[in-house]
Amino acid sequence: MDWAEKYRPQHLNEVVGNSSAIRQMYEWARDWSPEKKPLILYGKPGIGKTSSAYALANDMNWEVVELNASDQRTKAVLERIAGSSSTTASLTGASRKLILLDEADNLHGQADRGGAKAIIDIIAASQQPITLIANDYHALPKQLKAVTEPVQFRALQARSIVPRLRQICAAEGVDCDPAALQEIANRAGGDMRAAMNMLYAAAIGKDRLLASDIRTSTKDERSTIFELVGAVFAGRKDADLLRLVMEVEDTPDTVEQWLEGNLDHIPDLPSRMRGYASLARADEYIGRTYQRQYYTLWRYANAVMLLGVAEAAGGRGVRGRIMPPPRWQKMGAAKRQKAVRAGLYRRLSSVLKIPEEALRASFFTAISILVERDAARYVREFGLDADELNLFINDKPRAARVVREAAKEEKEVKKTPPAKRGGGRVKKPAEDAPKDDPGEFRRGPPPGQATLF
Ligand SMILES: Nc1ncnc2c1ncn2[C@@H]1O[C@H](COP(=O)(O)OP(=O)(O)OP(=O)(O)O)[C@@H](O)[C@H]1O
Repeated sequence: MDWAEKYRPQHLNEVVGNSSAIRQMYEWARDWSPEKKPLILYGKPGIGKTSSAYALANDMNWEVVELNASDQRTKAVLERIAGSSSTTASLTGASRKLILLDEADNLHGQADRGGAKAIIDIIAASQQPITLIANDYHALPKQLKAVTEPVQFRALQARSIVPRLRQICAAEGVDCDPAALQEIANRAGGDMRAAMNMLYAAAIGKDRLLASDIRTSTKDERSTIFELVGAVFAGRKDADLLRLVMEVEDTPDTVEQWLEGNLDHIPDLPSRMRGYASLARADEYIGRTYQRQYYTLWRYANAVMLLGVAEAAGGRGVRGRIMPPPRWQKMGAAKRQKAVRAGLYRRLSSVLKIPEEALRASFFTAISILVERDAARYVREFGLDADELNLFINDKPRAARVVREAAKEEKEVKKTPPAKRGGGRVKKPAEDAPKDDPGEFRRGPPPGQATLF
């Protein structure tokens, strides 16, 4: 196990720095009730957001359920756990479940999509404590900000990092030169994980660590690519740029995409065109590298694009934030669309007892015509969300409206006392669905009972 993992803080009082964030978390948990807004911990990577959430749960004797915001399955799990108000102790004796929702930034740009919107709604109405984690607060959808309480985590000071490194050296029985620890802490740029990884890489298997041993840069990859792009636009020296690119773990084609995605930071068109020209030139080298499998050419690609874009940017720096390549977001959207489609085929296939292949090849158009005619009915029967309905009717605003109205109707039905429902008529299967499992209830009749006609 690497040292960052081995020495992860177990209790809040072991978390280094960020004392006001820690206090805010503790007070939130101490007074927690379902009316409290979920927390959103934000700040750069490696400074203790995830560790603090786990330490808090440990101190409160809460269980942790960690979910990824962009995972397709998250919505269903959230619905089940966040909807249950049970405070009875679970098998482990824990009184509550802390739902930890990582990568909340990934809801960005898709907050209007049915799935993400549903997640935001579930979060707002949760009966269990929820903590979200994000790197960039400003990039979060405003709907999410409206229903959460922000907790800012700041990069750590080198002087707070050194004592932690010293403790680890002592625990591992390595005699560490204070100058070596100071050097690591300075290089880590406020990132404790990076510092611990650097220490691990330099000291593992040794009895003594000297300042001269600190060569390996194992700083977090994500922050290094940001640093590189920032350095290019800030007009840092050529030698610095070429050194930084060697530290980045990304290949030149990825670096090229990052630079391209940020060329808009160059304000005037002629300079921006020069930036594009150097990227095009670098692209030729990258292409030839792969054609000939001659990786020496990568060096030329790096030099041409870094120095070329730096010259075009003229040291004017970036206006606003450094963004990941927009094409990644597009690829992400296509991937999500594919996942929505696959999930829908799977469900329809099980509900209608039609093999997925046959659904794809022959039935989908026919079903679409039926859904198109009576969308609200099939939203209920198939348990469709807005994205799924949109696959049938190809009309996003209408899909969102129909799903919203169906949800409203369902809420009304839930509120009405069972005796009044349907005025004494025989209950439909959907109304018999177990109430403690909203996922099942929402899906309507059990598999096999949904009918197309
Ligand atoms: N403030 C801190 N105090 C003590 N250890 C820390 C601190 N911050 C980070 N670490 C160490 O670094 C590792 C990674 O930290 P953690 O996962 O909490 O970072 P994070 O801020 O959640 O980063 P990410 O956004 O990448 O998930 C932990 O296992 C822990 O060992």
